[in-house]
Amino acid sequence: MTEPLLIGAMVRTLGAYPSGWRHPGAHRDPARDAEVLRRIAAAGEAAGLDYLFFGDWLATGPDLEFRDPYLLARIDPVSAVLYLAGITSRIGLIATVNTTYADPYTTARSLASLDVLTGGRAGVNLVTGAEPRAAGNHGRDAHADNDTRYDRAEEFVTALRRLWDSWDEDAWIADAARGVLIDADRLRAANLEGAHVRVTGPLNVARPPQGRIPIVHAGTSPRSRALAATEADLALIASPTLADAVATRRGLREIAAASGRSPESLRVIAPVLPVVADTRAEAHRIVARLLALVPLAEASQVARPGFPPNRTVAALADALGVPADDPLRDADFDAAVGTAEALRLGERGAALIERVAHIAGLGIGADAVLTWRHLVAAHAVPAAFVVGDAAAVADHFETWRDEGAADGFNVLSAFQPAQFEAFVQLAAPELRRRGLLRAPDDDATTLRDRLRVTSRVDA
Ligand SMILES: Cc1cc2nc3c(=O)[nH]c(=O)nc-3n(C[C@H](O)[C@H](O)[C@H](O)COP(=O)(O)O)c2cc1C
Repeated sequence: MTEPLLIGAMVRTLGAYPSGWRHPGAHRDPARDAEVLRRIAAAGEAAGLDYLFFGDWLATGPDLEFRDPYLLARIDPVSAVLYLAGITSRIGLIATVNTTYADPYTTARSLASLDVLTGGRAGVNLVTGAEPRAAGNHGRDAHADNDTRYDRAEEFVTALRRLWDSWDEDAWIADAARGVLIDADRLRAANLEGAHVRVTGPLNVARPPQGRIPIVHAGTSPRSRALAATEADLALIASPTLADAVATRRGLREIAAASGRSPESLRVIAPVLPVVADTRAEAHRIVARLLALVPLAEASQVARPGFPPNRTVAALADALGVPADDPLRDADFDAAVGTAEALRLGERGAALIERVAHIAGLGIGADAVLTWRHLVAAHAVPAAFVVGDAAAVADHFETWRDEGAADGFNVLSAFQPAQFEAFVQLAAPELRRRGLLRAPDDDATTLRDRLRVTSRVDA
């Protein structure tokens, strides 16, 4: 039998689709994040998911309200995983740390602490950050360029490994009779003198149960891929299509092999945004509603700071190359898209209409009527929706696995907690039935056991 996939939840309490928080019943108050974090953790653990993953973003601003509302205000990832450490017992806990701004000693220490506290369930996602405003929040004049960020990230990884290796496994003797607590010969300094990172060590936390805590990396540039392929246990990719994911995974594995490492030791994780319901029609209705809830350029929105300019029918027409004098540009958002108008949207318009039919069941002349609102929203806010019943969602996972596109998935939820709970209640049993998800009582105890990769051996 083939091995199960690695399946984790990418937790965004305000929902991963920008209008998700507006859905009836959705969590929308970050001051009450504790409650929804507990529900997500309980559901994920009961379903046997491999990990809960928390991203990070080191700045905020009104523009995020429309693009990525979940980034506006949230619990920082290390606090989130520490909070959940005490109320979970099996699931892995992965926190994102930004290597451009974080201090390696503090990071090694807090992650080792998490690993000790959880009996080996800690993981760290290292990112270099793409948000220029982070600089101003950390006393810098500007966000460093890509090369500088990755130079520092590489040294950061070395620092973490050396610090986690400070204590040999048998350094702690605790011989009460002889009065010898440690074997000082088995405690070593880190002594890293890099261009960006300097740290002496040793680390003042006992050796983490996993030894070297699993490293995740998420990025897209060539330097990012090199870092993921040579240093990470898990590489998070952002591929929108199966073909792109296959090529990206192959490329990462080639770099891994060229660096002298077994490609099998690198797990490639793709994102997925499942909308699963008992029936395909019900799942379609959820997506149609999410599209209808995307704020468009109406009087109540346009005057607001950070409102995106692409949320008009005219902007959609421009993007699709419709002539400037075509009257369809003045269509009301809630008017149905007509057959003649659809033809004037050209090939790319046809592809967009087909996509909306696929994810939301809406069509021209169909029972569920396609309006300009749906089209503008689907164009302005694209998402990796996989929509349908449990079998349809499991088919997606299985196809991507069989085609060599991914070793696992980060499951995003359009809104919380209902969409994540729908995933674990409906899709997880089907995934397990097909051998794609582990049994909840699987005997893997550490995150590294779940990843089925051994630790990287180097200095
Ligand atoms: C799946 C995925 C998840 C990411 N999560 C985060 C995150 O939580 N925080 C962050 O600052 N950047 C995150 N990034 C962004 C990367 O850190 C990176 O800065 C961005 O993709 C630009 O690519 P580059 O760093 O390779 O230039 C993520 C990227 C991907 C592909």
